[in-house]
Amino acid sequence: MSLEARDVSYRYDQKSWVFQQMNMQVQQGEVIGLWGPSGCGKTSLGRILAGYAEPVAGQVLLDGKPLPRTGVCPVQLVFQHPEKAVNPRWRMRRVLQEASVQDKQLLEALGIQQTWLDRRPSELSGGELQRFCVARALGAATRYVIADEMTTMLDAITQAQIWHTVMEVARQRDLGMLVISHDRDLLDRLCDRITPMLTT
Ligand SMILES: Nc1ncnc2c1ncn2[C@@H]1O[C@H](COP(=O)(O)OP(=O)(O)OP(=O)(O)O)[C@@H](O)[C@H]1O
Repeated sequence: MSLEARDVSYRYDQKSWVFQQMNMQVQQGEVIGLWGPSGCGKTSLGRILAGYAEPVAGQVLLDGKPLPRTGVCPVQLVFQHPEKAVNPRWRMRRVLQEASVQDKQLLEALGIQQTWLDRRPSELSGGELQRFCVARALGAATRYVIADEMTTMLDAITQAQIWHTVMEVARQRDLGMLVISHDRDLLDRLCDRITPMLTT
């Protein structure tokens, strides 16, 4: 049971590769850190692993098969900018409904207030909105979560609250986690192992 990048290469234009023949694997129940200098391609790899972008060469395999092309993706990505991740016209209740997130305890543990459910994204702070993005990524079909600088814009207390909840859910549901961050201390605290990603 694993999520795997096998010999994955990626570039945005014909000139230069962001990375070539990258290999990495996250097993179910594992927390892996991805760490590397700015611009080395961490976000690009996260997007590829979650099916948001296609590798130029190589494969992404979920239990040995390509990612499913229909339905809710079992690999969920939470990235740094929640305002770009949600439909600005939808109220938050609908955002959660779309992802089949009904677990009131989860919402409470993430510090989501019931009154926020009737608001639109522009009526929430960045940190409040990010809590919804985290909740949405923890829908029933999720098996892997890719957290790309997920709490970078939050204060230390909120960061700790969100990570505590996410790690608890990951443990209970045997999720695989890929944590992408510049913050080596955070990775050291959370991860079973850390994969360095170097520029090509
Ligand atoms: N849409 C795009 N079009 C062209 N080049 C891009 C695009 N997005 C990213 N890049 C380039 O691809 C490279 C890898 O970017 P990426 O965001 O994956 O790196 P990163 O390791 O996540 O960086 P950071 O730690 O600064 O977030 C960078 O050189 C970046 O300039």
